[in-house]
Amino acid sequence: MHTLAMPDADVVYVPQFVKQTEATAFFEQLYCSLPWSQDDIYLFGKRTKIPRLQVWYGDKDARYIYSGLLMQPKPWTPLLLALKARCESKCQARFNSVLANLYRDGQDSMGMHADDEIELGNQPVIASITLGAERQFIFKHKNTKQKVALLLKHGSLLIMRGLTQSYWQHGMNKTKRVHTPRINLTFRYINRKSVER
Ligand SMILES: O=C(O)CCC(=O)C(=O)O
Ligand SMILES: [Fe+2]
Repeated sequence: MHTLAMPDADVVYVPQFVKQTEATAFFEQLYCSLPWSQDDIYLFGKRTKIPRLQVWYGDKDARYIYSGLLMQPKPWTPLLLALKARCESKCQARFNSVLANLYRDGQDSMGMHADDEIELGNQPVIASITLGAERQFIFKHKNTKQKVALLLKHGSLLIMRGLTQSYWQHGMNKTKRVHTPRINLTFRYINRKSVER
């Protein structure tokens, strides 16, 4: 477990959060059984498909607006609940939802963004598990434009907290080198009060 040397941030990387054999079993279960869908997103007033598949799980009241999409959480599965509990104990924080992302291959990606929506509150703790293909994760400082790259391994956990979302964006570029799928589970805590404004 190590803390990344990034100013204005608190980012911790745990390479072996889930044992490899277990991680492979989890990958297969989630890949086969989650109802993955390629949602639409509104970008500059234009409707396009997101470049990956997603599905959103959580407590009933953990509704969430994501890039103009109202995300209605599906009820927890036993595996996602178990992984949530592990993340909660590692982070000493509570989560009430998880965004599952499926990058089918290197052509799927995630644009640079910060998870700084109001409903995530101030200084959110975000716990992000990687299963499957290794992909390069990029951080970019909003002011200095400093870049930090990190290879996210099968079974790893990335924790972003403190000021990270205020000062840094993160994302994942396309790559010609990856031909196998990666699943990412991003556990968050949605504040219901702020959603019901
Ligand atoms: O796939 C990842 O590792 C990052 C996902 C992410 O940043 C998000 O869902 O907000
Ligand atoms: Fe994110």
